[in-house]
Amino acid sequence: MGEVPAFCVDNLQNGFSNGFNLKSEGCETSTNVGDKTFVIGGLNDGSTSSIGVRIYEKSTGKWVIPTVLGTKPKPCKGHSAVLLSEDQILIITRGSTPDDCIWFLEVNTKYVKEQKKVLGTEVVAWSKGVRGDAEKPVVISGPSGVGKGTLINMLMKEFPSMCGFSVSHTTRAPRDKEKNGVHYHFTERSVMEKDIKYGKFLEFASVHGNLYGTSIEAVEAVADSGKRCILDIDVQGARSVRASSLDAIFIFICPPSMKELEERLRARGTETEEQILKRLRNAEAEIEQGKSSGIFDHILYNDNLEECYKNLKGLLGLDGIAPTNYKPSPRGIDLPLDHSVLKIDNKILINCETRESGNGSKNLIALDVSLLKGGAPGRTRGLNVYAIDSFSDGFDGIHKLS
Ligand SMILES: Nc1nc2c(ncn2[C@@H]2O[C@H](COP(=O)(O)OP(=O)(O)O)[C@@H](O)[C@H]2O)c(=O)[nH]1
Ligand SMILES: Nc1ncnc2c1ncn2[C@@H]1O[C@H](COP(=O)(O)OP(=O)(O)O)[C@@H](O)[C@H]1O
Repeated sequence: MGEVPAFCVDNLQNGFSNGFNLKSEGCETSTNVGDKTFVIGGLNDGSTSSIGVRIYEKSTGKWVIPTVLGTKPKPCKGHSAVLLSEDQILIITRGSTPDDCIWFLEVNTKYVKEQKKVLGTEVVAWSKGVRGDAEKPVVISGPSGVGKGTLINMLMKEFPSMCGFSVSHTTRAPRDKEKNGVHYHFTERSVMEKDIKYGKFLEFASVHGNLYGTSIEAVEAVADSGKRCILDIDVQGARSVRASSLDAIFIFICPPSMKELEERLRARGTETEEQILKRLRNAEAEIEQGKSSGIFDHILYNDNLEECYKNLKGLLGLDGIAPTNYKPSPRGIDLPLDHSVLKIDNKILINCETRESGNGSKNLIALDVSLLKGGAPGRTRGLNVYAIDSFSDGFDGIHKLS
């Protein structure tokens, strides 16, 4: 239970308004969802690392401090809160960068409900809004020694500005040439287990006797750099990602034969005899599942490396693309400090009172939230942003910005 300033309790008990609250610096918004009021924000004195969230339960008159999951927005100079549905609240932060100003606070989504059960506490989860539809992440699985790492390295080398590797966590020891933070985050089992418990992982699995997992942060770091995220994970992990909110393409890499797989593993020379035998035993089950589980959208045979790489590029729409011609499309708009917010059906209209609009004309920004995808613990994608040019008597024109 949390302590709250008395003025807030008074406001809430008097039926404080729902959503559309643009507050000045240091203030809070309150949004009613069913029996609860979500109070978001707080004093912006630089003492907290994110925007605070508290819940007022009207039936009991009690305050609850929820467990807050997901990557959280940085403290900002105030924000607007709009109730989108009974599941989530849209937050527009003020004075943030264009790509960091739209967030979703999930209060009752499937993920939040699951986490409430796991943690036994009240839970909310942040998800950052991402404009448009970024290229889908790519999950690559296959038995040890099949060539996943080799193929992924080739992609990274040819398309460094388009593809980013999701650096997993593992409890296995680093190999000779592996670097912490580049190939894996090499982690103590106790630390990793604690982080798993606190919802920091999108998926995790025990593979060949070690723990491996993809942190939400690893995937989001790639998304933040504007690149397509490539995940090298085992079949169990792929199954978990399939069931998660991450909308990805799933590719399974098969060896031409078990004999060839064994030769590659031995030739790589990175494992002990005992580890090689364990990996070969597991390979049979992995190949069986890879082919029959229905998890994978595509199966590629890695017999001839160049041919397999060409096929992989084909699946990702990269065949024939000259890497040097690629430039991420510039996108984004700067939300001015002063704005007000209105929700009409699936559109959020932001009225920007810019200094230049002193002549009676105004600038409107419209967010179309009808095609949202994904969500916590990852990003919320499919957000469309439009500018509606200076209008006084009517709308002059709409320009899609993303
Ligand atoms: N579920 C899951 N599997 C992973 C992750 N990272 C790596 N793996 C898988 O763990 C297995 C062992 O990886 P590694 O020890 O690097 O050996 P390698 O497969 O021989 O390169 C491989 O099947 C990887 O795809 C992860 O984050 N999650
Ligand atoms: N098509 C191929 N033909 C022959 N050797 C290959 C082929 N693909 C990969 N290799 C080699 O097989 C070994 C295992 O490849 P690697 O990429 O480490 O596999 P994984 O990441 O799936 O464990 C490496 O030594 C690599 O150079």
